Amino acid sequence: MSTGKGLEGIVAVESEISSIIDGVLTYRGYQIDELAEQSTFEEVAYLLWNGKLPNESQLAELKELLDQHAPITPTLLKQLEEYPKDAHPMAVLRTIVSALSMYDPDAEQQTLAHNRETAIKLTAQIPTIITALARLRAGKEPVAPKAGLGFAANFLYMLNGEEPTFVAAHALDKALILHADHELNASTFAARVTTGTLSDMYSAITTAIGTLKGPLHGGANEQVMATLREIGNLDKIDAYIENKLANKEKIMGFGHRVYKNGDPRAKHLREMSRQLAAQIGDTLYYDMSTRIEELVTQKKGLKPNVDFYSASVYNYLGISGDLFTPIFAMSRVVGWTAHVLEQLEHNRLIRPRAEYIGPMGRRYEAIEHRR
Ligand SMILES: CC(=O)SCCNC(=O)CCNC(=O)[C@H](O)C(C)(C)COP(=O)(O)OP(=O)(O)OC[C@H]1O[C@@H](n2cnc3c(N)ncnc32)[C@H](O)[C@@H]1OP(=O)(O)O
Ligand SMILES: O=C([O-])CC(=O)C(=O)O
Repeated sequence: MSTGKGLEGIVAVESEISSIIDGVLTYRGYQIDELAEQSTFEEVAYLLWNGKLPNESQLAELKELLDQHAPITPTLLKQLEEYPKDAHPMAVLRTIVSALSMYDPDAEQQTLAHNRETAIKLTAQIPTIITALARLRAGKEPVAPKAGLGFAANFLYMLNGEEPTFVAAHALDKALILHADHELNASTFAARVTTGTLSDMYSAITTAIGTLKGPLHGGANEQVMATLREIGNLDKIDAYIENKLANKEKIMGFGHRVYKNGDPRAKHLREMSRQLAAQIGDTLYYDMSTRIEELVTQKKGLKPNVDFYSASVYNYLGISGDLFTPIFAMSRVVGWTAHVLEQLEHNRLIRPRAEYIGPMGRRYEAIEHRR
């Protein structure tokens, strides 16, 4: 039996959703660069779910559905109020998404129509959940979603209680496009494994959220911000990075299992970070990030991944560090649900083998003879 450690290089599913070929990322055949520059998150969601870009009426219909499903029930709000205020937002999100299934009388239905509706519902409600929990723990009242604002602007509106500037909403929208799907990353694979047992969509997305949370995956963006804060200023960067590398510690936001010559999403986030820093007139975290990139690339040959510059981008948007990974989930739910739908279309249980390397031939010993 062959064991690709961490399943490196192993092709586990066939997919028509996104591809990484020779370092180029596409969603349904469209290059990420073009989508990031020209599209919107809602268009990308439609594309990932349906395989084609929407026309005007299809887009209008999707936006209306997202608006319709965005409010969360008083029961869920009450649950959010009762969770410990210092719980990690990813733990809260994982728990609430799991709870949502119990309030959906059709949760156990595996029809395509119901699963498609659930995909839209989850996508619509996750921003409302994240912003409600952020406000509640700050002792503020949650702000209800406002129809017609658009997905990214509505998130910032619910978070801050005031409508965002065009620049802020546009920056977040672009970041959401860049995070929406990524071939067979760990959380998507986890969602597909859950779906492969014919479990329901809520279970698959709960699995995915738990998987995204880890610092080797989506949780890295929060850790990047923690690193920037820990270093604190430009003068301390070189010593900090050299020390980490000498101790064989990982620098968060660098490296990738698939991209060895750089993540094509990082350049968009770097530029967004540069622009936001200049507009706000506080370039510290952008300047620190570029110096860290320079050093890590020079000393270790590693390039920034999608999580590295997204940290300073979200920070410039006034978002607190522990909401960065939930924001990743708020975008990636579109990719996860597209993969759940695709898995169900050609489902076969996902069940690889393990090569047993433990002891053999042991005999049972009575408890009084054990040491
Ligand atoms: C959205 C996303 O999930 S993007 C990834 C987000 N995660 C991070 O940014 C966390 C930091 N990065 C990492 O831990 C890794 O690069 C991963 C998890 C992304 C990829 O891991 P793998 O493909 O398993 O690579 P692996 O960990 O084997 O690294 C290969 C070598 O590069 C080193 N390396 C990889 N990433 C880093 C890093 N960020 N900092 C320092 N060294 C690193 C490893 O220590 C290893 O070195 P060695 O050969 O001397 O032992
Ligand atoms: O593909 C991966 O392994 C991780 C990643 O970049 C993502 O999920 O966006």
